[in-house]
Amino acid sequence: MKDIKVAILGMGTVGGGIYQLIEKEQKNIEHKENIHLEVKKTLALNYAVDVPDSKKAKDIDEIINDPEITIVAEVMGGLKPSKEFIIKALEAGKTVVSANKDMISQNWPDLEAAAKRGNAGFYFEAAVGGGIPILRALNDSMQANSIDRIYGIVNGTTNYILTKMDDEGRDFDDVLKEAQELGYAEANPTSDVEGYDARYKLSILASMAFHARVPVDKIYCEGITKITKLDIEIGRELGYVVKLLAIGKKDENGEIEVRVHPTMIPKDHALASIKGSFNAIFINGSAVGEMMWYGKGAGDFPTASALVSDMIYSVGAPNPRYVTFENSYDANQVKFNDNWLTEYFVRTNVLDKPGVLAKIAGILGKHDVSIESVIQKGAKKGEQSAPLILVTHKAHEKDLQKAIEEIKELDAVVNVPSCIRVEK
Ligand SMILES: NC(=O)C1=CN([C@@H]2O[C@H](COP(=O)(O)OP(=O)(O)OC[C@H]3O[C@@H](n4cnc5c(N)ncnc54)[C@H](OP(=O)(O)O)[C@@H]3O)[C@@H](O)[C@H]2O)C=CC1
Ligand SMILES: N[C@@H](CC=O)C(=O)O
Repeated sequence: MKDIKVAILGMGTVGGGIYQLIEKEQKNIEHKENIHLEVKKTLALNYAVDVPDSKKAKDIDEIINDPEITIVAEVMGGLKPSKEFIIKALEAGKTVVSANKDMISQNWPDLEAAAKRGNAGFYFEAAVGGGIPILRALNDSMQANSIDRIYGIVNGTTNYILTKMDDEGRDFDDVLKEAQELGYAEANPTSDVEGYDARYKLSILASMAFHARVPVDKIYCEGITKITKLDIEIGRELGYVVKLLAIGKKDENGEIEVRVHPTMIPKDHALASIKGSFNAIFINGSAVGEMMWYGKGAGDFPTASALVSDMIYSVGAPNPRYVTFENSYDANQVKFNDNWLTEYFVRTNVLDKPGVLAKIAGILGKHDVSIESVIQKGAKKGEQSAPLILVTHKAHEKDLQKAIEEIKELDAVVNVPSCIRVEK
């Protein structure tokens, strides 16, 4: 039996989950894996679960300088001091497992270099899709494929909010509070609702899937804060469901398109039925075709499941494994496409004046955007303007944005509250 001593940095939702999961599954892990995992030390400001004082380290050095501790789980979140702690642990030759997508996606080269210096393993399955083993699948089961498409629901908080707004007609703020109480949201939930969390995850996922570093700042990002119950209702009337999607595409010339934004998808699309805090990742591989992974993307035990599994994997791995783009054939010459082609759902509020639709259609036409369908709603009592919704055929992003700027200038147009991309 291999006796493995572990330290946990951060004892909030996920740290508490790791601590309890190791206790709960210890016998099972011993039986199946011949490994005895023991949490020897923890480092935290506040503790979500009870931990004896003997297991509380006074500082990071107590952990780094303990030769018995061979695995460090970083689940503090944020950039500081997590990066510094991870680098110290890697340089000391300790395996690091982490769920910190913010820090990993923004610091790949430094982490890779530290792992190399310490000849240490660095694993982060929990950083994308919570408990879903998507990174392992990409690394260990899909090597024979070139991947050209990724569609993911990778943020549990926003999927929970959109689901509750759609199914129960509830308000955004009210559901966000609930997602925070359930431990799904980040310490600062702006990261969830503005799409940053999904962007960090897409950076990791697309980098691994496309074998090329996809920096966070190359990813277009828009969150769900502008999505209203009206968009969801009208979307439903048109046969669509609104989801926050992380989308990655790579074309035959190696050009990469990466974006995170609210997206209307047909209600019979495989991702439309993903509800609550569940995540799903859909990938197209050249050999295997379309595949989808589905599971809990957030919460204490689902996330701990991935972290503890990384610990076990590292113990059995023949060599320490860490992320590297050394073998990525196109890592330094990637071209990013920010003028993608897609359909759009555009909601405007217009005054009841003759010819307004013709003027809007004229502007769209001038920018090569053609209309697929139009819905006009009656004005609400006491209001002068009424919603006019247009669904376009496929158009280029930049053309559409230029057209919207011009449409906003029309006298009869009060505002354009929503422009939601449509993927079929
Ligand atoms: N929650 C989830 O479902 C998921 C989370 N993650 C990631 O896992 C990580 C942890 O998330 P989560 O558990 O939800 O976050 P929490 O905020 O619940 O827990 C973070 C813990 O780290 C502690 N901490 C922060 N800074 C320090 C420090 N300098 N020294 C010691 N302790 C510190 C916090 O203490 P204090 O409370 O005092 O701030 C807290 O106990 C994040 O990177 C997150 O993005 C990934 C997937 C899912
Ligand atoms: N806040 C995140 C937690 C997991 O990464 C989410 O809601 O998905």
